Amino acid sequence: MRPVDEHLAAILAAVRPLDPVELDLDEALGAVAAEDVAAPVALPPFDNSAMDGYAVRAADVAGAREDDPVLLPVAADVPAGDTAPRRLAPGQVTRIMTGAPLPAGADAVVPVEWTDGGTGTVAIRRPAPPGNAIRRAGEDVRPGDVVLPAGTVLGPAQLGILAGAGRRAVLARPAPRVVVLSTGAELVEPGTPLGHGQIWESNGVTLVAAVRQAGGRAERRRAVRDDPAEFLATLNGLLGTADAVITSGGISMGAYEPVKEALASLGTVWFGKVAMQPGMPQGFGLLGDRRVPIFTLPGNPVSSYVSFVLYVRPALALMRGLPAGPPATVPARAAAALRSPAGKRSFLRGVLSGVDGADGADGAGGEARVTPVHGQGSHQLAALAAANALIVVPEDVTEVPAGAVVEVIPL
Ligand SMILES: Nc1nc2c(c(=O)[nH]1)N[C@H]1C(S)=C(S)[C@@H](COP(=O)(O)OP(=O)(O)OC[C@H]3O[C@@H](n4cnc5c(N)ncnc54)[C@H](O)[C@@H]3O)O[C@H]1N2
Ligand code: MOO
Repeated sequence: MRPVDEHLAAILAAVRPLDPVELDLDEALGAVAAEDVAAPVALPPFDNSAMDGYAVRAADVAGAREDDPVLLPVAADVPAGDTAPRRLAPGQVTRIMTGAPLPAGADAVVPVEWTDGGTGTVAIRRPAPPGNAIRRAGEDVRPGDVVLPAGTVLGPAQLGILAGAGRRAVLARPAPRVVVLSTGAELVEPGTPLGHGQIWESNGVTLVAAVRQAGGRAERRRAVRDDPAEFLATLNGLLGTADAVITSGGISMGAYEPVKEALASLGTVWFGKVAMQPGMPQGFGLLGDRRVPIFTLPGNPVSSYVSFVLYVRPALALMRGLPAGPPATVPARAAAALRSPAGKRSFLRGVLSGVDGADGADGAGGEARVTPVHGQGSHQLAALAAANALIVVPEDVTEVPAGAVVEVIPL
């Protein structure tokens, strides 16, 4: 049997980062920047007011008191967006709004709350020190500063700074387009009636959601029946556009294994057993001229999801141009004894608590604990849904006593 780490290494060695493309910011959420983006100008581009109030010369209002206000004429009104070049004469003020350019000669802003709000003449009741409520040009970014390095995932704030630095588009690796195919004559669409011997197709729904959570775009196809020719025809139709294909089912030792039957003859897809539980039967390879990666995951629902976490998620990270490796683990104390088959790495489903974010608690001060859920069968989807972590038991360990520290993959 192939070791878990060897299987992941083979996948990561075969998969390539997607080519960067110029993406409009409206389409770039979740993409990964493939260029260093520098600001063409300072940000803010000009000195401006941080408050609604009056631009003044600080010296003119130094003597202002609550009971003895300074009265000054209001020479002009400067709203945000004002483009006129302005200069403030000594002994005058201009009304100014937040974000409006500071007139030359002004060196402080008096908030409207410190005044009577006058429009012809204003009574100022408090002094403003030089620099008060002024946002200086370049305070956020200097011209030429890199505001976003290559390799950054584009979230809302990152798209915001690109727009704020004047960019309409960015060179980025797009979200991989992944098609999820399930096989099995027993599968019927959720929401339709169930006959004897049938089950509702669930792997496709899980895997599509998992792809999206991993930063990909995913499309679920209706399950194909156990016919290799039909499977191959469906697959061929995808190879021009998909960046990756995930299948579930049809790869084990049964009489009807359409995925394995269809792909084995191509010679570019490896099928075999990986030393893990669940998820022992696995397949991976590259298809067509575009060398599209295909992950043929086992059909049991828990097995396919665990396989996704271990192999597909790191591969998608690599395709996005992000660091890729085995899932991160955290140590936790096992709340109950654990069993694992000799020679296989087990990924038992558990509930992790006492870790930031794992259970909604802040975990401060507490020690992480993990409790295996009831129902460790690879068909027990409800037990998987009740878990928030995978407990890793190494290949050479068959029993873990309650209270021992184990490594855990938060889901
Ligand atoms: N003689 C052997 N039998 C099996 C072995 C073995 O080594 N020797 N391995 C077992 C293990 S471990 C697994 S895992 C499964 C993997 O089988 P396949 O990948 O071929 O999957 P199927 O047989 O098509 O389905 C397995 C199971 O999962 C259900 N399933 C499949 N697709 C879906 C779906 N989209 N949604 C929900 N449920 C799905 C399917 O109905 C079966 O119950 O093989 C073991 N057998
Ligand atoms: O690989 Mo299977 O997952 O043990 O049911």
